[in-house]
Amino acid sequence: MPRTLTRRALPIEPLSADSFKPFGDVIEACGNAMTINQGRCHKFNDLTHIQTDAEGEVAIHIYHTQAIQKPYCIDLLERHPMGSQAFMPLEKQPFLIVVAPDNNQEPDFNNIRCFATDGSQGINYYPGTWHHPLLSMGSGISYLVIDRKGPGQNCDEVLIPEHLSLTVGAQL
Ligand SMILES: NC(=O)N[C@@H](O)C(=O)O
Ligand code: NI
Repeated sequence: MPRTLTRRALPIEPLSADSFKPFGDVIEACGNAMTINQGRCHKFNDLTHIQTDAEGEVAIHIYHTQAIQKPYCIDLLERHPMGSQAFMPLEKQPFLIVVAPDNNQEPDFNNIRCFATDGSQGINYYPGTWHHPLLSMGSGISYLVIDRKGPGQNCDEVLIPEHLSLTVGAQL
């Protein structure tokens, strides 16, 4: 009789700058703003840093994504060792962010975390942060994406061992 796999549901935490600090920056219009343009604009200044290695350049894209079907199976994680990767929603729709600390050059499978945002926040992964590719909810989301382009292998993918694989979003 084949053993049925029971995937653990990842608990979902609200995204905050403090909670996400080990993995990257949260991009959001909060806190003190500078008033510019003769008072017509509030500038939320210098929210994160786009990082790339010496061979790379910064690239800007727009992604149109489809929503995931919940509960979504989390079977792999990836990282970009040569540069940061930022996602800023172009509309206020919820999405999930799944990350993990590093454990000897692979994800720490026992400490995978899931954060949720209503779409008023974006994120910028530090170079090398283990993360799952975009997990859009709502009716699908377009994002402004800022990351690194250039030579070399800048995407390491690792499959999560089956017995540690997870789901997200069932409780939402
Ligand atoms: N492949 C790509 O540009 N996106 C992924 O890296 C991701 O993190 O969603
Ligand atoms: Ni990525």
